[in-house]
Amino acid sequence: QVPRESEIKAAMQEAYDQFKSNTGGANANYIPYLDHVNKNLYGIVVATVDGKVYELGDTKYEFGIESCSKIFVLALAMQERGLKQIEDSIGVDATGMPFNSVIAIELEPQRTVNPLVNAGAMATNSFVQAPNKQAKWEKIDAWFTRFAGRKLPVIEELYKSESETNQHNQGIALLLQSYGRMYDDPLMTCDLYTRQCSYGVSARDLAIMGATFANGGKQPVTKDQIIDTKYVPRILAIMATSGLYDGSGDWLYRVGLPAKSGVGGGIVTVVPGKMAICVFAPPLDKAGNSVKAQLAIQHMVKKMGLNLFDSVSK
Ligand SMILES: NC(=O)CC[C@H](N)C(=O)O
Repeated sequence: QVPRESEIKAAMQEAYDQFKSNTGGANANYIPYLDHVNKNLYGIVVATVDGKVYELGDTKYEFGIESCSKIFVLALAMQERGLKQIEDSIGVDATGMPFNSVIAIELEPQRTVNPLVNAGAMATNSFVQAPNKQAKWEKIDAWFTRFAGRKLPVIEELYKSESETNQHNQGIALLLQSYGRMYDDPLMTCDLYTRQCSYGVSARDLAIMGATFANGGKQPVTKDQIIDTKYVPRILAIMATSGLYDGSGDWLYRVGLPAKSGVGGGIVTVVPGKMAICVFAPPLDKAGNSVKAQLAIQHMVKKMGLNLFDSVSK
């Protein structure tokens, strides 16, 4: 049962008020553009499987999607290639390490084990089939358009800022090539990955995109069946174990729901069969997860009784 409108709105308002003046965390500073985003921006959106969208605060501001893009590219690769190829060529286990870890690659005999950290996400991007760079970007772009229900802009200033400072990711892409875990040109892949991370999304967009996973792969507003329903639990499982990187275990312990964060300050949480909750607030904790978004979502989930591990259903 999707919670009642009054219940959703009350939970949103409470979470908004309670954490509005929280000053914890800091903007991502390794990408200059993100460092300069107004740190007081704060927006909460709930998108339900029946296509209703509730918004509070700065829900129209377009922020960098960053690592939240990884779940959608994973969905594309999974839809195209099937589970076995994703399992064998990328991997589905958690690294338990920071999102940009090189040590994780060195320690794992398989090199990539997870599509939601940078290494595995670039490998996943390289796994998308297309004859050339332009065609691959157009495919990714068309895919994101279906999830959002509108053509998403690339924030060119962010793309430029990140491209000028992404040498670490370029290094990871080349390292993966040396281990045979990169499935297209590594530097081209790193560039396309950087571009997918530079999409501008509002909290509203990201909530609706996430609600597609709550709704068996069917976009709840456009009613477009984007991915096969059978893939959804797999994607959500990977989100549950590694959507917040090395903060994932702690998150699952507190919230009990799959989610994905990005260093742009967004977190999208999926409540299967019910809704997605997206909160945007730029300051991040040490793992790279929005401080306010974590607090607000945790509060709302508790208030509405949405923890998946809760045996008393509401
Ligand atoms: N955690 C993130 O959001 C990281 C994404 C960012 N584009 C990076 O590669 O560093």
